[in-house]
Amino acid sequence: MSGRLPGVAERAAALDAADPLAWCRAEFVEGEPPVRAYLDGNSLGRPLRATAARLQELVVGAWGTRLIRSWDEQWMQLPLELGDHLGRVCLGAAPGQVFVGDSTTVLLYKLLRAAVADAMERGRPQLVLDTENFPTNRYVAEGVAAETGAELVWLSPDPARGVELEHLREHLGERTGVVLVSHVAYKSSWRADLAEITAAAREHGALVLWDLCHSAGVLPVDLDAADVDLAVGCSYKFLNAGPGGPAFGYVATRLQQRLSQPVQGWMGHAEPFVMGPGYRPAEGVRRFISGTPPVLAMAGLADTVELVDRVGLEAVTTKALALGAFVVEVVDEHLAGLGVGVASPRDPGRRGAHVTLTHPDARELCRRLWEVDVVPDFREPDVVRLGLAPLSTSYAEVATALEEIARLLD
Ligand SMILES: Cc1ncc(COP(=O)(O)O)c(C=O)c1O
Ligand SMILES: Nc1c(O)cccc1C(=O)C[C@H](N)C(=O)O
Repeated sequence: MSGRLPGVAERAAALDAADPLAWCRAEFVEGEPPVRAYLDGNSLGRPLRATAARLQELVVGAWGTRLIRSWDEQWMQLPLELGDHLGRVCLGAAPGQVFVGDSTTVLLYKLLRAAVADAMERGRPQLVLDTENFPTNRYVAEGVAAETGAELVWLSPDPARGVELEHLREHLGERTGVVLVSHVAYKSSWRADLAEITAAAREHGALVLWDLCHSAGVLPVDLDAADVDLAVGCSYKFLNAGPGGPAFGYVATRLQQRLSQPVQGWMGHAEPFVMGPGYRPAEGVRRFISGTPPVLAMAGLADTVELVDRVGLEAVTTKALALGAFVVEVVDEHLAGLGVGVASPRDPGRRGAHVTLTHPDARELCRRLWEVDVVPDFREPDVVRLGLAPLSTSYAEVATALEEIARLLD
């Protein structure tokens, strides 16, 4: 069985044999032909087989048969019911605080705009964010600042890490209104300290908006326990909703009356079917919904939440970190001599579910890996990201990818 890297395939086989989540892999659609190694579940998760069945049922049943009646029968409640389930299983959120809809970019805008408006009224015009944050977050913040007159305060973290409490503290003050942080940094995989950063911002009278795109469904988040204010995240990564799957938002109950979101649509109105003059927000978290929710695009999310509910988030996290440890170990042992570096935290408590490797020829390396059906992703300037989705990624797949990296660099 041995390949180019002595003992690595054997180690992977032993780890797969002992993996309590190994059976989950068969729950996913197998490609035709099957992909050799898919390590980009942190960008686009694989589809669950259950989702094809759910979509079929939806098209024939709720849509094809019940037609418009399905809005009354189930779809009006779907963004909130699915939000509650997602909240309980993956986000540590009590019911009534999570909703599903829009894209992450749009939800970031809606919640950031609401938080900044609130902060400005309290004489706190500063919006703190970091230069390593995902581009859409930085661009949305620039737009919100231009619209509201808020002042952007930029943190420049170590790119191999991310937002750190002590560094952030230096930028918090009596003018700080809102802090925008990604829980797991999309490039380095740095995992920010959600509870401590939330508490530090609160001490300074600021609200925090967390981006959970790279942690939802794979790492513990515990929003209520950390007394988080606001969060958004996407469903097409570890939550397998598929391309264009909707985002989710979290607004703590205590803030729901106080904040006003800027995209005042009929679906967030207190009485959408009265269709009367003037906007009156619904009670509770429904007021953060704007237009018609994307019912079909929620199918994959519903299936993944059910699967995570069955296996427990803790098991998913344990495997994510074990897959990461396996990558780090093999790279240190076999690939460091070929110029490959580990640019993610080595401490699993500080790392997300992807491991970032660096190499001066990362772009070409990635291109050639895709040619041999090994699929990680490339990020500028010299980064190869290995996304480890515990429900669908096997250790054998990781070993294959690392063997191919060694072969191509040799
Ligand atoms: C951290 C982070 N935030 C936001 C986004 C943007 O989400 P969307 O394209 O779904 O609006 C992404 C991924 O695309 C992301 O990784
Ligand atoms: N959202 C994406 C898309 O629509 C096309 C290609 C990639 C993506 C991504 O998810 C990028 C991703 N958020 C990242 O972490 O780089």
